[in-house]
Amino acid sequence: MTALRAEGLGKKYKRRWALAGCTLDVPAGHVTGLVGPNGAGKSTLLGLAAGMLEPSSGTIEVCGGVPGSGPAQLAKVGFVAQNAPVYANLTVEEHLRLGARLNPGWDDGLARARVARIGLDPALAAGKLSGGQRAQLALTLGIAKRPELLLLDEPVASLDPLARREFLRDLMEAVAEHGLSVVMSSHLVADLERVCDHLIVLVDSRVRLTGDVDELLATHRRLTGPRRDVDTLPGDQRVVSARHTDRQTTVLVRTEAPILDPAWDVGELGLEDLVLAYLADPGVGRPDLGVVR
Ligand SMILES: Nc1ncnc2c1ncn2[C@@H]1O[C@H](COP(=O)(O)OP(=O)(O)OP(=O)(O)O)[C@@H](O)[C@H]1O
Repeated sequence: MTALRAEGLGKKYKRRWALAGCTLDVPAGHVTGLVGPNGAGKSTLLGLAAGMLEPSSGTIEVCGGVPGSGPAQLAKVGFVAQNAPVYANLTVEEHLRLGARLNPGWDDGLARARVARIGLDPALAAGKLSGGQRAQLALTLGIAKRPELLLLDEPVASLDPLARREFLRDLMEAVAEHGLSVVMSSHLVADLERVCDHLIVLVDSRVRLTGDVDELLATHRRLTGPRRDVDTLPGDQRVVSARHTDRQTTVLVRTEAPILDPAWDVGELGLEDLVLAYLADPGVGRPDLGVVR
């Protein structure tokens, strides 16, 4: 099952492509992390998936439908934008009532339990909440909507560490109990490492890497050994990044095959190292790596 499928998807603002040639399959029932530097196109991809933006090229399908194509599609998709949008003049309670009125699958018990646990005063206007509390309210509305796919644009950036951990736990519970699919952008790779089993790395408006996290970790290796030219590596070892000192070379490769050369000291990678390697070397001019179809 696919939660989101994009084929050659692009979005152009005037003459600049904010997202280009984006081909993706995001599996349903999983948490997918969306990472990339500022301006890479993460919010643009989420906006296209939510139906807030129109593609300039290619196609996108979300939960089997065209984003923004009607009430049934809107009910399937929850979107919490980067600035945690809430109505400043409405109270927390009024937000919950509005959520119940607008969303056919609304889970009032969940919304109220969450608001109580976070300690939000239902009588307080959203405009009087702190930034983190506003984000908590917006996230509560997103989860209580009970969408098939929840799109979250940097949801935890303004939350304190405990609130962050609790929110991520709520999210994983919803995934396990209700089969929710999540696509979540974040700069906090350590958080993504805890909750994501699928990954998209966007760099310079393009998909640089995507796939199942376990599979990506299993096929990337850090090789350290005597200095050598990386062009001499076997053809099945794709070089992601390379560093040299006078006597030593450290190279990060993607390969399905075991590393047989005894000159290399072979190390495994964590998700953070993997992401940073792809971010540090944008691979300009190279074909996208790891696009899993
Ligand atoms: N409404 C707009 N008009 C013109 N250009 C835009 C608009 N929205 C985004 N862009 C441009 O598109 C590119 C991608 O922006 P986007 O917001 O998708 O990046 P991002 O990866 O979410 O960044 P960040 O991590 O800073 O939130 C940027 O160069 C940005 O300047």
